[in-house]
Amino acid sequence: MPFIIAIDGPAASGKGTIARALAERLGFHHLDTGLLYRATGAKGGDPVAAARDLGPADLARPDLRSSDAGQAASRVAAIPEVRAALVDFQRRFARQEPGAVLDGRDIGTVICPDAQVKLYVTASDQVRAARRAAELGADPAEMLAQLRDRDRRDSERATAPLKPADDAVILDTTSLGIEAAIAAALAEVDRVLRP
Ligand SMILES: Nc1ncnc2c1ncn2[C@@H]1O[C@H](COP(=O)(O)OP(=O)(O)O)[C@@H](O)[C@H]1O
Ligand SMILES: Nc1ccn([C@@H]2O[C@H](COP(=O)(O)OP(=O)(O)O)[C@@H](O)[C@H]2O)c(=O)n1
Repeated sequence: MPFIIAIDGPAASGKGTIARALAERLGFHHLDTGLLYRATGAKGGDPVAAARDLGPADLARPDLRSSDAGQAASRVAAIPEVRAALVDFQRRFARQEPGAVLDGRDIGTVICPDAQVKLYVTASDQVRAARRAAELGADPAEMLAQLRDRDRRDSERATAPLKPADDAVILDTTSLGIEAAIAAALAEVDRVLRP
């Protein structure tokens, strides 16, 4: 049976950084599920049709990491039919041997509730905004407002809201550097693999 690592958490908490590192070190496949919602929002037109028709070219767009793409993603992500259109792809991806790491908002709660490892990665609002502002060359105060807006929309939506799974391990990276955060995540994987 493939090994599944589910990583969820609010915007810019370090999910992707940890997910990529775990996948690389364990030889697992990695899916940044936020990209599916970003590509759906960026495609324009009817969001449900956009989600159903997503192809490799949509996911390779160079503008998907922008703040605007993030805001558009969180709007289309609140539409239940959009989420439903993306479920099968994510679950198929998760079942690949020898294992997969998926990061997003609802991986441990909805997409892969049976994942062997569930991490909920978080950090203070200010630290997350500062990191994302540095990454995008944006103003930290504006970024803080945008992230809060998006986290609120993601947490308050009726379908698959952002929240830790009951059995998730909370990993707060507010005062952890990248290597320390990766080490903490690897320690949790080890704990499960070698009890
Ligand atoms: N523990 C950390 N300490 C400092 N910077 C970090 C840490 N984790 C991630 N970052 C940086 O913060 C930004 C957001 O991280 P990312 O992994 O993209 O978050 P997410 O996938 O949750 O949106 C990136 O620029 C990344 O390099
Ligand atoms: N599994 C997921 C992943 C992302 N999303 C949505 O997609 C948006 C962008 O996700 P992302 O993971 O790329 O965002 P960041 O945390 O990288 O800023 C989020 O704000 C959510 O609205 C979701 O609803 N479910």
